[in-house]
Amino acid sequence: MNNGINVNSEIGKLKTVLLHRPGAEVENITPDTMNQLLFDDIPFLKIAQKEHDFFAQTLRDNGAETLYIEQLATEVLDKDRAVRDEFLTRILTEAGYRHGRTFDELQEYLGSMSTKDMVDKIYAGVRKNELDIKRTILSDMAGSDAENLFYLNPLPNAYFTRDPQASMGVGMTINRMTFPARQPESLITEFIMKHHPRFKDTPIWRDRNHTTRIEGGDELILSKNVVAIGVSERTSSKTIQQLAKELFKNPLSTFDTVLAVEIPHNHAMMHLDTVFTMINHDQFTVFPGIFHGDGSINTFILTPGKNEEEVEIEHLTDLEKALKKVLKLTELDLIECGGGDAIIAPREQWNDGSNTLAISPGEIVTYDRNYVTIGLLKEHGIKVHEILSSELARGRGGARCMSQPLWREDL
Ligand SMILES: NC(=O)NCCC[C@H](N)C(=O)O
Repeated sequence: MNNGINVNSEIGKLKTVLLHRPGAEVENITPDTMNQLLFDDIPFLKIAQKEHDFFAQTLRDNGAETLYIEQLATEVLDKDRAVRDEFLTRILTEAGYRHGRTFDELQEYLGSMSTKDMVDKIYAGVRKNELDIKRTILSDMAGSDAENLFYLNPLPNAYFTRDPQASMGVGMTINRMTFPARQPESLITEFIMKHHPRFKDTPIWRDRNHTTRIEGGDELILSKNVVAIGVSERTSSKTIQQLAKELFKNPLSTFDTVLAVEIPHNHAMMHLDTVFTMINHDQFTVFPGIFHGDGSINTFILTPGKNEEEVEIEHLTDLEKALKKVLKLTELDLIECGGGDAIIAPREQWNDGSNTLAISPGEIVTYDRNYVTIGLLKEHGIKVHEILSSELARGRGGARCMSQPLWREDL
């Protein structure tokens, strides 16, 4: 069996991880499009790449194989012309083009490139001034508004490889992303999972052909049988119920419990992993801003129902209690971002102080800038590898967001 996925926890030793090195797409963010592209500022690409290379090197130095999604995409598209043509058609169709002059010219433009250049260009976006398309029919154009400077919009969030898909046990979810700015990213995943020999036999728990949404930053693998999923700006409760049913009934899945955690719906906390990450068997980072004034938070424990179409749901309002229950723990160490300080905690959370990537139990990678949280983590016995963060952080994601584990050693 050729299954490149084995992720039965958030903390097992990281052996293989999927990354994307930020590229020309970052230089296609403008002040006018920043919001719609889900950025709060414009990163300096050269430095962002250096920081990203440092991150990748840190992972390799600690025993992880790093795979680049753009490389895997190039491999699958290069091998089979029909797959490459189908991919290009899907990209253009999903961007809103129907057959006609613009479609044909874009197909011709991208189709004439080497596969690597085509993949890079799809990430980078196609600027209108790159090719001279005479528009004879107005409806030929996607988003025919003259203000859009692109025929194909850039994908600057692609370096957050956590989100378009999520490894879960021996399988994966390929995600229907919330915002158009990120939707093509999971189409790339779909082609890799379908055509790369490395993933030939990987079960897909849920594909992207849905109207309800989910993103990988909300999907946390707490153990071989428990996943936590954020009910967030990006993941709906409906998706969580549907996915739980799939996981409970599929014989290849080992999951029998889903813990849904309702978090505030806003950009700074867009995913569960921006406010909560697992760093050891019984230790977690948490941003206190997710709790209501009385310390409560809505959590729901989903377990198999009487038949495949039903799930049992238990509502708890105490995160600690819910975690202890699903993980069968008696003690828990919830380490607050910024020590819970009213000024430091939101400052550090904004730059992903709660977003850590565990590379083995009690050993994490995280942005260097959140020094108050880092100090606390060390006091709690965590080994911390600090990575550079001036430019990468401008996209509002940290070490966990920038990595999709494909293989972790079992605990
Ligand atoms: N898992 C994560 O929290 N990823 C960060 C994604 C940031 C990106 N700018 C976004 O808004 O989707």
